[in-house]
This record gives sequence, C-alpha cells and structure tokens, in this order.
Amino acid sequence: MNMMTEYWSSLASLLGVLAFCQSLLQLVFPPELRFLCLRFLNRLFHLFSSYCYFDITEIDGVCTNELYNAVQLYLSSFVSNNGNRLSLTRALNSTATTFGLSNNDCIFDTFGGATVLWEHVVIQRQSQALTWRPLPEEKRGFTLRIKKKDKSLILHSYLDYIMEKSDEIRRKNRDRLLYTNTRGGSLDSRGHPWESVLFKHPSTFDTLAMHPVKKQEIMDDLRDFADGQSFYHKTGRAWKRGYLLYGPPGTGKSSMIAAMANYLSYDIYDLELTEVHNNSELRNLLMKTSSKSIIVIEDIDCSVNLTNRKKKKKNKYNKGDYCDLETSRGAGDEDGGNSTITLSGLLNFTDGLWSCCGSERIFVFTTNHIEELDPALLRRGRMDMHIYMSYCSYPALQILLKNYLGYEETGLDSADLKQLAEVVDKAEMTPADISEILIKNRRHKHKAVSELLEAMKTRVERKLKRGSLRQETEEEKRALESPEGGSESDFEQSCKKEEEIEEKMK
Ligand SMILES: Nc1ncnc2c1ncn2[C@@H]1O[C@H](COP(=O)(O)OP(=O)(O)OP(=O)(O)O)[C@@H](O)[C@H]1O
Ligand SMILES: [Mg+2]
Repeated sequence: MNMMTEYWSSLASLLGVLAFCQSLLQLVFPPELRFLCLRFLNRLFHLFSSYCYFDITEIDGVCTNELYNAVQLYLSSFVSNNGNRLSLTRALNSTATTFGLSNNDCIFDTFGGATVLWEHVVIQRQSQALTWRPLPEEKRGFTLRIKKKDKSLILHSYLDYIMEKSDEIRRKNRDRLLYTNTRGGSLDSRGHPWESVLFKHPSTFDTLAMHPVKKQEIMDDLRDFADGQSFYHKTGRAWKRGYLLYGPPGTGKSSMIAAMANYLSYDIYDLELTEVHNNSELRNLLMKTSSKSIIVIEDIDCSVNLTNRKKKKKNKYNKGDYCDLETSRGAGDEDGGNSTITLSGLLNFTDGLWSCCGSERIFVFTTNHIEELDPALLRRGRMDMHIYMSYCSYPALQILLKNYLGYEETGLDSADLKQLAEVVDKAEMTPADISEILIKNRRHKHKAVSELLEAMKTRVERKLKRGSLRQETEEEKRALESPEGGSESDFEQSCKKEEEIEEKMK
C-alpha cells in the first residue's frame, strides 16, 4: 500500500473526528493558530502510530545528499525482481543498466529480521525564487518507514549497510581501471604518480583454463578476503592478501590477475619496478593506491635484484634493466638509503606498517622462476597463497575446448577424447600454445582437434627422444668417470648432439 496515502488517510480519519471543530477553528481562529493546531494533531498522530518515518531528500539545502544516491542504488539491486514499473538509467562509461523505483512507488525490504518500507516520493517543486544554483523542477526523496520498536536496533546498521552495498554496486557498474606508475616517477597534472586507462580485459574465471577444484579454491579465498572486514579486524591483521603466481610463460598468470580483478570488481595497479628509483618513492606509490585494488608486480624475479642484494643478476627472462640502474645508483646500500630500491624496501611495501594504510588490497607477484626468489618474499603472511600455473591438464583442456570450439564433453568423439586425455599431461603444452591451435582452426572443429592431437603427440615423441638421449649421455658420462670408461671425444660429441636438439626445440 502507498505509504503516504496510508499516512494521510489515518491523519484524515483523525481529522474527520475533529472536522467540525476545525471548521469552527477556521471561522474563529487566525491562520497562525490553525497551523499550530495542525502541528499538534500531527504530533498526536505520530505519538500513537507504531511506525516512525525518515525522509531522505535528494538535495539537502544546496548539497547533494549522498544517502539519497546510495538508497537509490541499493534499492536498484533488488527492485528489478519485484517492481512492475521501474526507471532505468545508465551512467557515463558504464556498461550496466541500473533499475530504479518509479515515482511514488513503494517496496518492502528486510534487514536484521525487521521489515521496512521504502517509498520514492516525487513532488513538483513550487516556483523557485532566483537562486545562484537552480534546483531541479521535481523534489525527490525517499521515505523510510520502520517500526518504532526496530528503530534503535537496526537504523544505523541498516544505513551503514546501504552505504556499503551502494559502493559495491557503483564499483560493479563502473568499468575497471588499470593504473601504471608514470615513467621515471614523475607526477601527472594532479600530482598523482599513477596513470590510468579503462581496463576491459575479458578474462574471467569461466574462461580461465585450470583444474576446477583449484579454481574454486582461489575464488573462495578471494571471496573470503573481500567479505572479511570483520574477520581481519577481529584477528588484528591488516586487511590485505598476497598471491604469488608462478609457472612457465603462457600458463595464464596475467589472465588470472585480470580474472581476479573482474571477479572482485577491483582496479589494478600494475607496478613497474624498473621505473621506481628508491624505497621512499615505492612507499609513496603505495600510499596513492585506493582500497579494493590489486597491486601487481609482474616478473618479480626480473624486475629487481632480490636474491642477492649486492650482486647484479642476469637470467634468460630478464626483461628489465633495473640491475644496471641499481649499480649506477650505488647498489649495496642494503637498507635502501635514498638512492635505490631494495628487497627490504619491497618487503616493507607489502608487509610493513605502511602497507596497512588504506585497506582491502591484494598484492600479486608473478614469476617464471620461483626458485630464484628470496625466501623472505615468499613467506606466508606476505605471499599467503602460492599458485602454480601449470601446463595444460585434461580438465583445463576441456575448458579450452568448450570456450574456443563450443565443445561440451559429449560433443567430442570419444576416441579423440581418450587420446587427448592420454597425451595431454605428457605433452606439457601451455594453455597459450593450445589456444593458438584452437583459434587458428575455430571454424573447423574436427581439424582443430586432430591438429591439436598431432601437436601433442609430436611433443611427446620429441620429449621421449630427448629423454632417452639424456639417459644415453648420462650413461656415457658414468662410463667416462669409471676407470675403464670411454673416450672423452665421445662424451663431447653426445653433449653437442644434445645441445643441437635443444636448440631445435627452442
Ligand atoms: N590458463 C589459461 N586459460 C585460458 N587462457 C590462457 C591460459 N593461459 C594462457 N592463456 C592464453 O594465453 C595467452 C597468454 O597468457 P598469459 O599472458 O596469461 O600468460 P602468462 O602466464 O602471464 O605468461 P608470461 O609468463 O609470459 O607473462 C592469453 O592471451 C590467454 O588467452
Ligand atoms: Mg604474464
């Protein structure tokens, strides 16, 4: 029932009893006195009513009322299922449509066991006097009706809950942002050290090929983290979590980060360590990240010398020149000083006192070589979850076949399936390798599967050959080491042979 109608009809019935008196009042008393009488009757009505009412107007004086916007968004989350007549809106840069309660419509909600009623009240504004800020023609607001007995129990927590929920909806409706630290640590026109672009990565946990059990475990962990404010508070822990993604190139580490961001509706801060000059700059960058975000350092083993803090390190995946930078800036200053970035600076970044400023942040480091990382960086509490992104397994392959070719398990030839299941683990192909074959042949499903099988079998054969060759070499080596061993030149030859094959494999 319309709440305002209910309210006014009750008032009218009360007034009906006094109608005669009122007409007498009109005749006898001046308008001011009549107004006072009406106010008195209104108070009388509220005194005997079992409800209390709260008005949340769109504009509070001259300022926009944040609570009004929050209620509007909050109601939009469930109004689409219940309402018959709804208002629809879509914000700038948004890809989602928002449902809203139509003018003068009502909806019930429950919170903490209490039922409340919301009414969207829209009335025409009377002609405005000249103001410096013209107001909208319509006066909008929400009226919240709560039972008097529930008021003290739920009102504050309910409004806090609405603010929280609306923030979440706003973030979901808005497109994600991908931030990166500006080149050479310079600040942008607003003094920010981060530059941002719209983040529209299509990777989700549905498209990610990995074992479903492992995937579910990660999703649950992320959800627990996002919903864990009170838990972290209760246990005295900073509300942050670290994930280390490691594995060969092309196994989906970057895709996983995008899926995490899309799953939680978090922004991403992609930290390029080679552009950070010293520990205090690193700390400053951290301070300028917002909560509900994922801070990513990709290829952590290549970005900065973390295993041996004094020696310059080189490895075959080295993608940055940080070590040179560090040397030229006076490496060896283990404590960080002012002129370089160190492991302890990075540890403080993820785990020190400063890391708790701002909350609900996830740190993700990726590496191809976990064995090259300093154990201090890997310890639990810093990197809480170590996730191995493996070569494609059979359950992961099924996901790729479904996503790329539209194959459900039943749609594939059972003989092909059996063969795929047999060779997929031995082939050690990355999801990136497999998806390339599937994309290339996506119009010809059978060809895609047969080509994939062929590629896998070839890899297995090569691996077997390589394995047996290695075994031969080792045998020869052993023979060499034994007193009656073979000649040195034979051993050298087999080494060369092995190197040649490895070269071809690359
Ligand atoms: N597990 C996966 N599920 C779905 N697609 C994947 C997966 N792994 C890789 N891919 C595909 O391969 C491409 C490369 O993957 P991605 O960049 O995530 O790999 P990576 O592990 O980050 O590699 P690198 O170590 O070289 O950074 C992606 O575009 C994605 O389409
Ligand atoms: Mg990557």
